[in-house]
Amino acid sequence: MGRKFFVGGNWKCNGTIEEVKKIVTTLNEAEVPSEDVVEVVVSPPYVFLSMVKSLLRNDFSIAAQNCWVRKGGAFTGEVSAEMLVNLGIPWVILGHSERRLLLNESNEIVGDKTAYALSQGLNVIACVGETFEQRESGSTLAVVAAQTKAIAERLSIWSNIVLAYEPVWAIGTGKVATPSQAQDVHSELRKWLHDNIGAEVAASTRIIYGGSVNGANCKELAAQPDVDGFLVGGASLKPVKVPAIIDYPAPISSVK
Ligand SMILES: O=C(CO)COP(=O)(O)O
Repeated sequence: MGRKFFVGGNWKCNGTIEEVKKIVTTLNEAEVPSEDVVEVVVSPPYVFLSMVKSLLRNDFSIAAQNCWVRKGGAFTGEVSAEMLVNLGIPWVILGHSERRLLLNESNEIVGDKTAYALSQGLNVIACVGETFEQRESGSTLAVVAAQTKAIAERLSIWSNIVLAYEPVWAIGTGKVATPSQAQDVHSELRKWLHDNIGAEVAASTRIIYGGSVNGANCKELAAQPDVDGFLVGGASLKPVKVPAIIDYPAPISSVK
């Protein structure tokens, strides 16, 4: 099975009603390749999910940025996977490094959240990635493998999960990974999937890159054989620039 190019926009904890409407209007007016060629998913904060759902073009999809680890109930402040399903939100981002590091989400919690969200019918963008110190000490592959393993050992079906490699040192810093740094980790992750899960899952699972992606650096990254798309942070809040990122796969091939 081929891997359709995937472009996600993670708006993080940003935006007002007016700003969100402006972003959606710009995205709605953008000329981009068809959804057969590239899958586009935007991820607004919870409070804007319904509004974005009602305004966004229907060839683009929507992700929440987190959800509760199990069935909802007496968990003040949390939003459950069932609620997202009920709202018609098909995707959720889990394990983003900002949650792992600032909110102490462990590999196990991220694995449990991923398994629960998938069991409720959500699609998951599961994030992994090393810190600068971990890269400097040579433990990048061990870190991303341990993060992936904690997810993998809780799943049996891989068709509804996209893995996002987001090196922490590249997020919001302007220090994008070089194409070869990204390709090295993506190909190791694919090899890990091959050796630990199976050849078919390794060949069909999309591994996307996140960390200071913009219209100028996306082409070289996307040309890497194991880079199947992006999770874009800051640049996704400037949607005039987004079509350049979404547009990338069109001239080459849509499916790897
Ligand atoms: O964290 C990211 C996407 O989830 C990347 O953020 P930036 O694109 O702002 O570096």
